[in-house]
Amino acid sequence: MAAFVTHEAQEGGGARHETGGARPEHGPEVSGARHAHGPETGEVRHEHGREAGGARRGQVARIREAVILSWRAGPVPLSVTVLCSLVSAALPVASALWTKAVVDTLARPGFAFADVLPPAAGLVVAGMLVAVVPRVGSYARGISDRAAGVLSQDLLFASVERFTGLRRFEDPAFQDRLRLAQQSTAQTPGQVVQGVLECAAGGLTVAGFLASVTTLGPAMLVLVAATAVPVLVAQLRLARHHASMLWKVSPLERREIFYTMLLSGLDAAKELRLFGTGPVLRLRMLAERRASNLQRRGAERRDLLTQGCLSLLAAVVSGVALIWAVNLAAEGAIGVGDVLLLVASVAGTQGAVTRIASAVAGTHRQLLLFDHYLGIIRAEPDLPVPVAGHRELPELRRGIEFRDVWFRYSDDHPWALHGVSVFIPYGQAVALVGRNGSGKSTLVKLLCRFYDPTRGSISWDGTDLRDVRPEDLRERMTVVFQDFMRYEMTAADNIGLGDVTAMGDRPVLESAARLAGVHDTLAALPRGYDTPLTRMFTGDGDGGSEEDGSSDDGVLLSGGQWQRLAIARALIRRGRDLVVLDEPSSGLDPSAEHDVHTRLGEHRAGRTSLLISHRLGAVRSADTILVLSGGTVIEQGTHDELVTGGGEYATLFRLQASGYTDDRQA
Ligand SMILES: Nc1ncnc2c1ncn2[C@@H]1O[C@H](COP(=O)(O)OP(=O)(O)OP(=O)(O)O)[C@@H](O)[C@H]1O
Repeated sequence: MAAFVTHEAQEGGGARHETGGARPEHGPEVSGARHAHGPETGEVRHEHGREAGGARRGQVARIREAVILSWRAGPVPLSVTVLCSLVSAALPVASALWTKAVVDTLARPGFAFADVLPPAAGLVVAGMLVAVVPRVGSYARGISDRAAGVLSQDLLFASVERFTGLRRFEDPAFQDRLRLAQQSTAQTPGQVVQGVLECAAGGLTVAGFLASVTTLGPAMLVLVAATAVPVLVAQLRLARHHASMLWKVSPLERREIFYTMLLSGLDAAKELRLFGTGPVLRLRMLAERRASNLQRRGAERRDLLTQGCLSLLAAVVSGVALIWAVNLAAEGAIGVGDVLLLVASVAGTQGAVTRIASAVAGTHRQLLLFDHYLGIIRAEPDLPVPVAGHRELPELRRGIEFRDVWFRYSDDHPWALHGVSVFIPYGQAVALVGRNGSGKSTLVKLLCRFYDPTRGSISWDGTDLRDVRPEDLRERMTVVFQDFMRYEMTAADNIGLGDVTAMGDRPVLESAARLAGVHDTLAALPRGYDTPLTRMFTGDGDGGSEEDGSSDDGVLLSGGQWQRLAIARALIRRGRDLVVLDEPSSGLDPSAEHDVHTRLGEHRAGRTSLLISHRLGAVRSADTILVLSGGTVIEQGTHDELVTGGGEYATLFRLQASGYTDDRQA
């Protein structure tokens, strides 16, 4: 019996609520380390030493949220899961009682077959239910878990979309939290529900067995109950240590993933091979892995010790109970059926208590994970919302004004913009030039309201950008970013993503592609605009077949072709008030660059536009050229004025022009 009980205890204790390779993570509050997000990020502040009562209330509230989420995702499968769990919990007690009844009847002298039949039939039915109910329950649970996973993932990413600025995405603590929240969507609601069910089912089993044991005297009750308390306490302590360890390994794993991606991805493949940096990065990757392994080993050692002691304790108690019961039977105080019932009750109770403890610990861990999920779902918007409600953004008629704008990316960073005051008049082309790091792209990001100025203001026809919804502002503009995206999708998708309303409108897509000078390239691809611009999804059955003559193989474009595609994506957003082009031609050959600038010039004619370029030839036709240096506008005027002025612009222009002058002619 001892072996049986130990096995039960190990099984229960081993059920750590982890699925496959997925590692449940935890929230910051158990780490002991203070994990506070500043008011800027609007995150919930978690501090060490929260009051136990408040924490418990928080746990209950989170359990309720997880259960409600599962219920909303699929009430029927959840109901079936609950029913099956409760029936499964009652079956061991019923089986033990029927076994005792059968044995007692058999031990009675002169028993009749009809006497044994009812408990024997009960045992048969219980056996049949044991064979079927857990399987049905597990099938229903799978459906319920997946539905809850889909719903919580949808809610999570809908919340992420609410963060209209960039600051959160640059915050490593937020990235950690988001990663843990994503893990949570895959498993937490289902596992919390399962944990609650296991506790309820375990409680039912324990109550049933204890009720059965009561008939044999109170001593056994005390003995069995006494083993339950340390089991529960130890499991909870283990859960806290485990959670703390996972929080510590989180940044290590993030760095390991980074190195893995560098070593296995295409982006870095050329440099790694040419510079021979693979071994160095591999060593760094392994160092991160070893560091996280060390943390895990410590936790596992603690696990081993605690679980080992618990199993030993369970075995000792079982042994004592068995000897005690056999002794009573030898004295004739109890029958054979009673001994069997006692043995089953001790084993069943210990198994159930261990399962409850494990479920409590697992649920506790999952709730800490769920905390990250809730933290993101409930986080305040990252850009302040006007208290008196947002204002409508009028069509641009006068212009955009930067008034004494100061900006730094965080309190720890130096100022990127120092008191910039500029006016971009309606209908005019303004160019922004300056050396690397002078703040040009930062100015564009503020114009898109990815951040708000630290000091000063930006206004659109007199309306402060902070008073309008970022989405309204962005609807009125189009941008080619310096670090544009290369979507590993079809060519059509790559353009259509600029304006989802035009995604299925092929003539509109083609006209944008023509404007960007990339139509001929795309039309010549194996499947025209429907060609995937990636090899990532090759062979997933989604990209054509040999029968229809098309190939699954995607096509890779050149850097300049990607850049034209990004321009097409921006230009498909027709009729916008403001066009921003941040280095739109940096990857183009001279003739393509000339071609693109001519087309863009035609497109910008009569519109308000902001053009950033290091190629000063491309900006000379602008109505106004602003020269930025160290985050400040140091010069402004037309090309001729600035060249005549002999300042920074004139220096840069002459430097560039000298590269095109044939010295032999001089
Ligand atoms: N996300 C960021 N977080 C912190 N600092 C940043 C960030 N982006 C830019 N910076 C810093 O802000 C300053 C201005 O950068 P910005 O990208 O605006 O320059 P730029 O004029 O566009 O340069 P380039 O010509 O090289 O594109 C730089 O010192 C840069 O290091």
